[in-house]
Amino acid sequence: MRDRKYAILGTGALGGFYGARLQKAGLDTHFLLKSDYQHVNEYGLFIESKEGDFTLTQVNAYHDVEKMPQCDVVVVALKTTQNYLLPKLLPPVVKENGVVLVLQNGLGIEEEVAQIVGNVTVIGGLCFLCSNKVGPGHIHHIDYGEIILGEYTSEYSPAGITENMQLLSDDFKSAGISIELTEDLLLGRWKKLVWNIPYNGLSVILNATTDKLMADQYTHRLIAQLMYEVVLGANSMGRNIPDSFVQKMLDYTLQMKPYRTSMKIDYDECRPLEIEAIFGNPLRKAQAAGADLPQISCVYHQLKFLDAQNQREG
Ligand SMILES: NC(=O)C1=CN([C@@H]2O[C@H](COP(=O)(O)OP(=O)(O)OC[C@H]3O[C@@H](n4cnc5c(N)ncnc54)[C@H](OP(=O)(O)O)[C@@H]3O)[C@@H](O)[C@H]2O)C=CC1
Ligand SMILES: CC(C)(CO)C(=O)C(=O)O
Repeated sequence: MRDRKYAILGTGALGGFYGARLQKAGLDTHFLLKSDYQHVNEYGLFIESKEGDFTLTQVNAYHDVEKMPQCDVVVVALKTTQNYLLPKLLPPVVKENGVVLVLQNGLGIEEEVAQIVGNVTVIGGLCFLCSNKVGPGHIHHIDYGEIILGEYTSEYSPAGITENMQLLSDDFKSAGISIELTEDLLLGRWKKLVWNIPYNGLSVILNATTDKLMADQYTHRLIAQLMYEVVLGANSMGRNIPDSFVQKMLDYTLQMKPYRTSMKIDYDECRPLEIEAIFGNPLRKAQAAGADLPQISCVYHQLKFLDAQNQREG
C-alpha cells in the first residue's frame, strides 16, 4: 500500500499543501513546479499551518513533466485556467490503469480529463481548504482541509464507493487529511458550487471578504438567492440539495475567519479567473438540461467583463 507513487501537477496553495502532507506521511511524492522550481529544488517546501509548521528539505521537484516518473496517482492542482496544458502534462506522468485525482474547483473537469487519458480512473475531490501560496515554496495553510472524494463515470452517473476511492482515502488519512467518500461525484460538485458561486463571484464584483458579505443584509440575501439558484442547477441534472445544506453553508461561512476568496486573490494579483470552470460550465450544463439561472448568469457576465479588463490593464 505504501508504495503508491504520487505526482502533484501544480505545487501551489493546494497541491503544495496536500503533496507535502503526503510526503511527510512517507508516500513517494513528485512535484511539478513552474516559477518556484529553482527555489524548491534548493530549499524544499515550507508549510506554515495551524496544524503545525514543517519543512521538507528534500523534495522531488521537476519543471518538466517528461522528467517525472510515471505515477500511480496524478493530482491535478493547477488553476483550471491552465487546464489547456493537461493534454501535454497528463499522458507522460500517469501509469496505465493509474488514477488521476482532480482537486480543482468547478464542474466538468473530470469529463475533460477522461477524454485526454484513457485506461485510467478519474476521481474528483472537493477540497474544503483555506490555503495560500505566500512566497516561493512557502504555503500558508490557514484552515480546514477536508476532501470529499467521488469517482467519475461516463455522464457522471453515480459510481458508488470504489476500491480506488478507498485506497486514496487511506493514503490521505495517513497524512492526517480528513476524507469523506461520496457515491455521487456530480452531486458533490454541485454542493461545492453552492459555496463557490456566490462567494467567489461577489468577492470580486463587490471587492469584499466573506465576513463583509455576510454582515450586510443585502449581500447576505443575494448570497442565499445565488445558493438557491445553484440548487436549481443541480435539480436540472437530477440532483437534490436540501435547503438545510444551503443553511449549513451560510452558517459555515459566518463561523469562518474573514476570508479573501481564491478568486479575489487571483483578481488582486491580476491572474486569470477560474470563471469558466466555476460559472460557465455549470451554466451551460444547466441550460442544456432546460434550466435558466439568471442571477448566476448575471454574475458570470460581470466577472467576464472584470477579468478581461484586469488582463488588459493589470
Ligand atoms: N487554495 C485553496 O485553499 C483551494 C483551492 N482550490 C482549487 O484548487 C485549484 C488550485 O488552486 P491553488 O492551489 O489555490 O492555486 P495556486 O495558484 O496557488 O497553485 C497553482 C500552481 O500551479 C502552478 N502551475 C501553473 N502552471 C504550471 C505549469 N505549466 N507547470 C507547473 N506548475 C504550474 C503555479 O505555479 P506558478 O506560481 O509558478 O505560476 C501554482 O503554484 C484551483 O482550482 C482552486 O480553485 C479548491 C479549494 C481550496
Ligand atoms: C469553502 C472554502 C473557502 C473552504 O472551505 C473553499 O473550499 C474554497 O475556497 O473553494
